[in-house]
Amino acid sequence: MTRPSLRAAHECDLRLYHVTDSALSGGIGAVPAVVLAAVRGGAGMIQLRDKDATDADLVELVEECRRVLGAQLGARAAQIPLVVDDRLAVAEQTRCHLHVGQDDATPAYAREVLGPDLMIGLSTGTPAQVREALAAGEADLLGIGPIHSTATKTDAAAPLGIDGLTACLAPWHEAARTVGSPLPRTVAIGGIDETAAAPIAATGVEGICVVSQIAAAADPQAASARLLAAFTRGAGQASNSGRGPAGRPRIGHRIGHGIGQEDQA
Ligand SMILES: Cc1ncc(COP(=O)(O)OP(=O)(O)O)c(N)n1
Ligand SMILES: Cc1ncsc1CCOP(=O)(O)O
Ligand SMILES: [Mg+2]
Repeated sequence: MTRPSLRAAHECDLRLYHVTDSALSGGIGAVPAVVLAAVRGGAGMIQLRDKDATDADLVELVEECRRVLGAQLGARAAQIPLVVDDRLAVAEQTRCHLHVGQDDATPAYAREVLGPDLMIGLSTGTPAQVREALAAGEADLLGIGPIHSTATKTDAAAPLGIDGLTACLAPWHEAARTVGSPLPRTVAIGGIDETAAAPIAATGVEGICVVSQIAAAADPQAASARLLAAFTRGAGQASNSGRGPAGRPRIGHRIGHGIGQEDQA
């Protein structure tokens, strides 16, 4: 039986995933408005990332984002998962989804704390890390990157480029062909702008994760809409054969490889 969090991940539209940056957006107080603009522009998932904020600040930010999205979008707000970066305690307190890196709390430990309902994302940057994440089976989403160079994350590894992204996706594509159960979703991150979005989509990755091109944009809604359009164009070219990113037929999901009909009962 599929874990509820993995089922939830397969319900998400993560073609465009915005990760916030308080400094680039003019302070933590400005973040909820940027989040709303990103969602209005088409972002289907939001991660709250602020290395300088206290846990209490982040709890307040989660609550304020929920309040603003709920007030402005009504029932649609429930379709936009909020994820917190790094802070397991904040995720636990607010019942928010969590993203962890290779040096953060392990997905297995986070799962123990958060239970089966909340999504856990995991950063990967090598084919071996993707393979390991697939074998461990705790992550619902894999962030792959950095794809291109970025000023946003000062301790980022060397960029993978499109070839490196393709290599990281190979174990996932192989598992999609051979494993019967649903896999974690995949998104690319790092240095992604409008020009980069389409070639990234053509690799079959299911979404792009974008910080600065939205957080620092004069019009974050318009920037989000352009990024989503560019990614969707590239993904359309990749699947002109009528097959999904995993190279097999799409099965009734909004985007990407999905949970089989037999699994939905
Ligand atoms: C979706 C997604 N992918 C990767 C990251 C990077 O996480 P991490 O490697 O832990 O680095 P920090 O973001 O914590 O600096 C991410 N946040 N989101
Ligand atoms: C958090 C993170 N993880 C890998 S690269 C990165 C930063 C991406 O930021 P930007 O979209 O501004 O390049
Ligand atoms: Mg981290």
